Amino acid sequence: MMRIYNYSDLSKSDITKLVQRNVDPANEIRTIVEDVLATVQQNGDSALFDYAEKFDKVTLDKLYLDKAELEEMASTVLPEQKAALDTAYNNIYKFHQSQLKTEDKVETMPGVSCWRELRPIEKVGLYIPGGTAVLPSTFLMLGIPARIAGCHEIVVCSPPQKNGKVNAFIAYVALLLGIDKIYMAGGSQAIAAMAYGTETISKVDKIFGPGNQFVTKAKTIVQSTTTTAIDMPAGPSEVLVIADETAKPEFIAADLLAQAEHGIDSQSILVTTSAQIAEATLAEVEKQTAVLPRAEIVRQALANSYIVVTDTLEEAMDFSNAYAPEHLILATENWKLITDKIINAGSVFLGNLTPESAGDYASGTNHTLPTSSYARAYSGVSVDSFVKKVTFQHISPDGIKNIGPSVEILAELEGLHAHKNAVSVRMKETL
Ligand SMILES: NC(=O)c1ccc[n+]([C@@H]2O[C@H](COP(=O)([O-])OP(=O)(O)OC[C@H]3O[C@@H](n4cnc5c(N)ncnc54)[C@H](O)[C@@H]3O)[C@@H](O)[C@H]2O)c1
Ligand SMILES: N[C@H](CO)Cc1c[nH]c[nH+]1
Ligand SMILES: [Zn+2]
Repeated sequence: MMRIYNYSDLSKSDITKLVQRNVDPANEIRTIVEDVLATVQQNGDSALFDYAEKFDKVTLDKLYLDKAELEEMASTVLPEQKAALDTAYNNIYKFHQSQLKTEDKVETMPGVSCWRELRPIEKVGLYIPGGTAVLPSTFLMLGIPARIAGCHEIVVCSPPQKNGKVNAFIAYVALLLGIDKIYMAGGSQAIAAMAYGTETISKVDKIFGPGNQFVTKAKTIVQSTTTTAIDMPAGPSEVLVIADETAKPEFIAADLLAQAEHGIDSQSILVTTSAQIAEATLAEVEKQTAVLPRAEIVRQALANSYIVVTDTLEEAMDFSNAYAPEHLILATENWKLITDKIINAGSVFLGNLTPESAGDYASGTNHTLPTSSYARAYSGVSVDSFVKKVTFQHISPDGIKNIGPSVEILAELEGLHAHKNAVSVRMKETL
């Protein structure tokens, strides 16, 4: 069960330890993942068949599902399930579409113009988790911005399920997105396939998507050892709830449990200014856990989770900024007083009626977010993640006269005479 700490009793080093996530200290995950990466690089498709057998306990006769198979599977999705997926699709599409903006040209000096234009990343790989739970919502979160950005090739991998296929909801989302092939590969072997390429799976320019520690470790390794980039480390889910006496323990407990049910390595943190809210939330957590189908997973995740009691909301925010949560919920009617103090967070949920589950599924924001304190430096997935912003410049005859002398002097002070000459020859031409 969750332990309670008093903020005023914690030293700086206690806080440093508390906010640290599981970082694979003995390199156990790294060792397994490095072996998988090397084997896929060497043996290609045949390694993917072997790992499906070993890790997913399924014998595949082929590695992908084609359009006809996806259509047949999607036809089993019930009308109300289709309608809910359509609602999520529409809201996510609307929010992400608004991120596509043309930037202005800037004249930095008369005759010197600079601007940026978007170009889609050509080949992208989407990883859709499917271990402890299959996440068609993640397919929407990755596929929609990829489509809006205009990526030319979209490779999709998801772990095979026991029937040797993916689930019908993944198939339905594929049709919504106009994607007509899904590769049945999971874990670090899927990341290897998209980073190195195999006989059937193309090497991509950038890999996107969340996953467990194997997936996340594989992404960080291929990012530094191949020419394939990644979106960010988006590992086991986490939530930090800041609550004062205006919060409702029943709602807080529900939000803590929602992230705990993702997996045994999820983490749910409550930081509250009220000892009474802390105690009442603990009781609610017990009560609600007892009736959850995934109670065993939840209990293990809660064993890594804790509550911190602070004197003020400002202290609570200081702790949250040190933790840098993937999701931050401000469970207080006073949320407007503290939003400007948020420095590190992946996605923020304001007030008592805004459950994180809304953002997980359907409000419109992206749920693929940095974990393990990477919210200090990374943003969640957006259309920006799927494009490059290429800079352009144009210099007119007046422009070269205006900027030329400064560039000549700067080149000279760096001792780079060929650089200086590239300007000088043009200035002579325009005399
Ligand atoms: N940060 C985010 O944005 C975000 C979003 C959604 C989900 N998540 C997280 O994604 C994760 C999904 O994890 P999951 O496990 O359900 O699915 P997953 O698809 O990430 O991983 C399943 C795969 O892991 C591999 N695997 C399992 N055990 C292994 C072992 N012992 N050795 C090597 N490989 C092994 C298997 O190949 C399996 O196919 C959860 O932790 C969830 O919290 C994060
Ligand atoms: N909470 C997850 C991100 O950490 C996203 C998700 C998908 N389905 C349910 N939740
Ligand atoms: Zn979730």
